[in-house]
Amino acid sequence: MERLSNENVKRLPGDVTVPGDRPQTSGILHIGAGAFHRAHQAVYTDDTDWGITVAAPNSRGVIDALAEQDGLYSVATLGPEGVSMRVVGSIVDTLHIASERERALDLLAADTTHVVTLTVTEKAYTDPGGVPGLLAEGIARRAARGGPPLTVLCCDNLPDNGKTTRAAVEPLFDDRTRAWAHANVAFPSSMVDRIVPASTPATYERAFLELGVQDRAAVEAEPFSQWVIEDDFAGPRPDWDATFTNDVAGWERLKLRTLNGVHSTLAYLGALAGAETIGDTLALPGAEDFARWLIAEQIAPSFTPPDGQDTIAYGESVLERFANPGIRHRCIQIAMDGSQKLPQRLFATVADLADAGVDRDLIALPLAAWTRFCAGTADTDAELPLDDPLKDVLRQSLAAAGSNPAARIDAILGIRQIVPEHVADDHQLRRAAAKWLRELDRHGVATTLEHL
Ligand SMILES: NC(=O)c1ccc[n+]([C@@H]2O[C@H](COP(=O)([O-])OP(=O)(O)OC[C@H]3O[C@@H](n4cnc5c(N)ncnc54)[C@H](O)[C@@H]3O)[C@@H](O)[C@H]2O)c1
Ligand SMILES: O=P(O)(O)OC[C@@H](O)[C@@H](O)[C@H](O)[C@H](O)CO
Repeated sequence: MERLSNENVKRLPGDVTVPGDRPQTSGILHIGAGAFHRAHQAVYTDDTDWGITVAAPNSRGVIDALAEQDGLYSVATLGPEGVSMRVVGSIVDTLHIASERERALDLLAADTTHVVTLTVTEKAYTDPGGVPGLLAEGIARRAARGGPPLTVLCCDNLPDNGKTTRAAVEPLFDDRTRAWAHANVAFPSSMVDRIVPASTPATYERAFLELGVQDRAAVEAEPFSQWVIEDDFAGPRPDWDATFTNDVAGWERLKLRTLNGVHSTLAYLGALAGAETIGDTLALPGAEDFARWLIAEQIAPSFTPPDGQDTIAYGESVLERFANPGIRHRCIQIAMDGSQKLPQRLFATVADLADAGVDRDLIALPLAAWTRFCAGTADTDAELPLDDPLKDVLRQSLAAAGSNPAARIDAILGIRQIVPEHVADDHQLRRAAAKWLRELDRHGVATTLEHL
């Protein structure tokens, strides 16, 4: 079957948006060839004259598909009014880090590379032997050559993600590189937002129907897209149609606590209840009211939003986006790596509520749901996968706690790699979470939500 290519892109159906003149070189090296990059940063870059080399740390699937399609792929935007298709042309080269490490290091050191963007998931920043080690070695090579300044831009869902990236990389520098990097490498923070579910066979089938040729790197996404970037670039800055600001932290907090906090909450509740997607979970009786209540009573009072933003109104728009029938974002996908996500999505909110003297009863429900999820059995008795770098610690802690709800909550709160001490010592949270866990054990998620 014919594949999307430079040769056939100009012959696609007239309602498909196609790239104009494509860049010849890449000033951007992107690490993490996942779905999100293709539907977010690569789309913003497609509207500029910059090009991207996209690097896959391990799995070759996406970059091989891109290479076979001259770097071209499609984004299906799925809105309430239907589908619109765009072919993106900003990816001009691909790289497989596991088998081409020298090339990756040379690119990090190259005069032509000005910006490195990252979407490697939250856990990647805790592994010095992985992406942080690669960045440190590449920057050392750049420093030794006396190369031009470099900007490393994290696009993962982490708080202070620029500082987090710097903190993962800097300790790996030798003294000479550290001094050079201090003057020549910037790590701006950014808040990234667009719901991009993992591609499925239906994604590729839709791409074929809409394009008339096969696209094995197709992605699908919601219409909404946002990118707020700290305006701290060491060298040239692509003219992305993003918001450049000096204060990203407020935007990150608003998004991580509201959108991502409610996303994770619905993912654990939905997975336990046997709902496949976030949309299906929201449709459970009582679920949308609970989400709205959580935003108003717990998330909004935990922080001050950026100027001009209202957390409750923002939360309403998030719930509308979650209900988009075109987007089938699976609970199990969002539920993965909870140990890496809940500190910024849930525990930071809990800590600020306690400091402000606000009751933590409602926010204890997602903690109870995660605790029950980690044990691996849904309300229907179906097995639930626990895909988490701390899976063994979570499972062993729960097994040692036995069946008592209070002991299980204490076991989870006692894992210091995940839960900060002051949250673990929050007796009101512990009592409320144990009460919710008892409810979930006895009645399941559906009944618990219905009778809130
Ligand atoms: N999908 C979304 O809706 C969305 C929205 C905003 C932000 N994000 C951010 O983007 C990240 C990736 O999302 P995605 O949808 O592209 O996921 P994905 O599963 O399609 O891709 C994940 C990417 O991360 C890489 N990766 C995974 N573990 C790694 C590790 N330990 N070291 C190095 N690389 C690793 C994989 O190689 C892959 O390229 C998320 O974790 C999140 O931080 C995603
Ligand atoms: O991508 P993750 O795994 O960090 O989190 C799952 C979702 O909460 C997330 O991808 C949202 O869809 C996204 O943050 C919306 O911008």
